[in-house]
Amino acid sequence: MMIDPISGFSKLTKEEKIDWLSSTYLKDSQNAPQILKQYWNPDSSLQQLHEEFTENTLSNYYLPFGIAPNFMINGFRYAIPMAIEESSVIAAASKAAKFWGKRGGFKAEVLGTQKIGQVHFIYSGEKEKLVNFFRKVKPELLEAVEPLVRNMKKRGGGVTGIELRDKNEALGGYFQLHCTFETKDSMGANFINSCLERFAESFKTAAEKHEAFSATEKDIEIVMSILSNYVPDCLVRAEVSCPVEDLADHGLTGEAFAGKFVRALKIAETEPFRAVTHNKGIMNGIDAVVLATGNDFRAVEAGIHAYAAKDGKYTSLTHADVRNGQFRFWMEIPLALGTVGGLTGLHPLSKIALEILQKPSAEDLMKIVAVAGLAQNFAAVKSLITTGIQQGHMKMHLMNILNQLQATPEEKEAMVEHFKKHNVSHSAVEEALENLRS
Ligand SMILES: CC(C)(COP(=O)([O-])OP(=O)([O-])OC[C@H]1O[C@@H](n2cnc3c(N)ncnc32)[C@H](O)[C@@H]1OP(=O)([O-])[O-])[C@@H](O)C(=O)NCCC(=O)NCCSC(=O)C[C@@](C)(O)CC(=O)[O-]
Ligand SMILES: NC(=O)C1=CN([C@@H]2O[C@H](COP(=O)(O)OP(=O)(O)OC[C@H]3O[C@@H](n4cnc5c(N)ncnc54)[C@H](O)[C@@H]3O)[C@@H](O)[C@H]2O)C=CC1
Repeated sequence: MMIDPISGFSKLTKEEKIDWLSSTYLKDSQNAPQILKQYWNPDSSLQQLHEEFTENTLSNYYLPFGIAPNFMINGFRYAIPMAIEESSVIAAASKAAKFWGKRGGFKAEVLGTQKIGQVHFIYSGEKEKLVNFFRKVKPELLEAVEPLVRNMKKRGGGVTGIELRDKNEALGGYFQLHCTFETKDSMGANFINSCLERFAESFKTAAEKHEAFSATEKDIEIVMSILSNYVPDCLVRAEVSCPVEDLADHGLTGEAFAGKFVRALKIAETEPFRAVTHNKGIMNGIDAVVLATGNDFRAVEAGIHAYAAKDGKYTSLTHADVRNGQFRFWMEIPLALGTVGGLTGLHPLSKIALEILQKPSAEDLMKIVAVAGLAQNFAAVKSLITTGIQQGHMKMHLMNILNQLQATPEEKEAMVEHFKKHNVSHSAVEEALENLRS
């Protein structure tokens, strides 16, 4: 069947959009409109708030909002809110928090908070002249953004640098204004982009009037002005350490556990196939807190994975070693986060999440998020090198399988009891449920 394009879809009401969708794509799912509407919040102003976060909204998409308690970070005990759909992530974070809470807790430190944005432009002419022009125009650029940065300056932030960068080798005529920013408690994307567009406009206008330029040189072409989500100097470090003997577990001596753990990390450091999964486990913790606090997880994901490949090969974000009988496990990651701006103060659950975290500054949140990632990785690797991942993960996943198989509350109770003594797998649950039902 050929589907005709629709014009003016954005102008339809929510009900009209659902009707169009139902008659175009959901003809066979008669209860689809009702399912979409079932998720509308009965409080119409709250529903409207959610609809206005984005465009063409039809419904709300729930994710579980959970909590991982007992996180001792730099001497303060946090309960960390997490928004995530995957079973065993919150349990794993909680377990790691409990484990390290008894061994001195997590230490976290912000190593830098520099954000980056670039004006990408094409200049065809003598480089020397461009360099001289840039030197002359730089104070004018800073002057041009003054109204935009005034308040940020009062908070101790603003533009911290503008550099002219020659990228000719990569692309003929390509240069950049490489700009750095301090955005304090905001992630800063909108602030940075506004500043960059103002820089671009002033730069182009000034070039048109610059007498030393020829007609071609005056015609600078601004290609785009945009922040970078790669922020290698907006960096946070999280670490745990303890005497090796304190790691004894699952019948392993502390030394044997540490040896296996360090080796598993070395594999993730050298083998990209393993590193991607290893880092996915870290992102289980990071994304969950980033989402719960209303931050931009796409930005965080893009930046962290770029950092994992910064030396030309994708590698593990975490590292571990044993020195003088002391086990150390640590991670350094770039994180551009906000505790003001974006959705952070708009989504009622993000606001609660930030309250649970004691209204952190952006730097505090960087530390908390990094610790959540490190804890998650510890739990996953600990499982991998001892019981295997499936035992714990499938124990938590049991409810999902039972729900898929439409188990009744009584059947669920019986199955939970049964699987206390048996390993969970999809087929094992199917079989046990069939036996129970027959
Ligand atoms: C799953 C556990 C924690 C079970 O671990 P366990 O030892 O069976 O748990 P337990 O029942 O003995 O409880 C110990 C503690 O764990 C937590 N805990 C335990 N159960 C719950 C629960 N229902 N709800 C909330 N918290 C729970 C909780 O802190 C609890 O203490 P308590 O609250 O009793 O004082 C463990 O096996 C584990 O950490 N596994 C790792 C799971 C994991 O990493 N999941 C991520 C999904 S897999 C993946 O995507 C990534 C991966 C693995 O591929 C990455 C990689 O390869 O590196
Ligand atoms: N590539 C990317 O990552 C892009 C992301 N975005 C989106 O931009 C949003 C984040 O941009 P922001 O500029 O952070 O948010 P925002 O536009 O809501 O602005 C935050 C503003 O809060 C004010 N503020 C109040 N108190 C402050 C304090 N203590 N510290 C700092 N600022 C304070 C400042 O005026 C600041 O500019 C996110 O929603 C993100 O998804 C937008 C464009 C591109």
